[in-house]
Amino acid sequence: MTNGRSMPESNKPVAEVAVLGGGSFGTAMAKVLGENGHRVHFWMRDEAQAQEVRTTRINSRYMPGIEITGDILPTTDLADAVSKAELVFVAIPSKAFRTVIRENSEKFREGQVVVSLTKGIEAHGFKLMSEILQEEIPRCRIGVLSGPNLASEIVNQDLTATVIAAKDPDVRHKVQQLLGCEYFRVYANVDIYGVELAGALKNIYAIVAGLAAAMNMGENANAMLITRGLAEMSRFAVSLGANPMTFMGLAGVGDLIVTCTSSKSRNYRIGYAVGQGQNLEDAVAELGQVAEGIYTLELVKKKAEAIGIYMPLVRGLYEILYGNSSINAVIKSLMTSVQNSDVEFILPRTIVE
Ligand SMILES: NC(=O)c1ccc[n+]([C@@H]2O[C@H](COP(=O)([O-])OP(=O)(O)OC[C@H]3O[C@@H](n4cnc5c(N)ncnc54)[C@H](O)[C@@H]3O)[C@@H](O)[C@H]2O)c1
Ligand SMILES: O=P(O)(O)OC[C@H](O)CO
Repeated sequence: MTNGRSMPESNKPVAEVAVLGGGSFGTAMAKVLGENGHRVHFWMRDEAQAQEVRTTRINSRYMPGIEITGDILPTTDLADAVSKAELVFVAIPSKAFRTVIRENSEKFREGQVVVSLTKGIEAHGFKLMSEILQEEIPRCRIGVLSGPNLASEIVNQDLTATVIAAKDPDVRHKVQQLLGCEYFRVYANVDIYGVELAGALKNIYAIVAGLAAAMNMGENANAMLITRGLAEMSRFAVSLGANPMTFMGLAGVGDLIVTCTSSKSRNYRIGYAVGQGQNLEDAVAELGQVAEGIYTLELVKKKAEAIGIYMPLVRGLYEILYGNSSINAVIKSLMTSVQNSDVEFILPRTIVE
């Protein structure tokens, strides 16, 4: 069911696009593109699922009850989908991202636009998805889409904004044109690394926020966690070359707010389950969908230690999920640690000390 908002103007260019990945977000983006009048080659690995979408227009495993209208062509033939598409959107979890792209790398054309929708980090070498695309299909023009984009709201046509980050202005304009409609706005940024890193990092703080909610820590605590999460993730990203201002935008604070305040976020739900006493393994099994934050947490903790960046929330969550620390012991340690300066990731230390 949708809220009945009308389709966009009929004079929009109709393009052939591909969406790779038949999960929640692939389905949401395929739906937006289909409603915008584009032909969507919708690739998923499971033939039974493709057949279901073909015949019923519903992806019941990931988006039950949501009809995907328009010119949607579900397929399990990735080569065919990519060869027909002017632009390819990739919504495959980070753990499988490189394998799928590498196995099909020769199918992508010179100059073809490929946009990652994935919010994760590859374990080996701490690579972001745009870096994987750059390595595997360097002849393509690459972009990253990230922002406060809960798939379960987008499929209901709830008002949403996102960010397309790309160096090539033509890529940014194309994506804005293809996806933009009455309920979906696409803002542009050139800071690919910052936009992408923000999308991956916020998942960690969504787990923290879910945990805090389960423990009834209160609204002040929630605001503190979100704001200090923003400081921490910005400090880390800036040390790796991202623009701090990116974190003030939709892909930064925007996505952080939505995932840290909504039980529709899978990462938040994992934190909530752990906060209620469930063990991590059971919580993940029960979720049945990807929660990238649990993998990102391990990678970021290791990286932060290697480059000497202070990330107390990352360290505390890691100790809860993967160490033997109790939640209360970690909270006590965080609350009694050295009291720091605010917005230190933007203001030089000398101004605030
Ligand atoms: N769901 C959202 O609200 C949302 C919003 C923005 C970004 N994202 C990001 O999009 C990415 C995908 O998430 P999702 O929500 O669609 O996940 P999901 O758990 O809903 O679905 C994952 C999909 O990936 C497929 N998949 C898993 N391993 C695969 C493999 N080896 N080869 C091919 N396909 C494989 C699964 O079959 C499934 O279709 C994640 O990085 C997520 O952070 C999700
Ligand atoms: O459900 P989550 O926690 O993966 O979050 C989904 C999106 O990233 C929100 O922007």
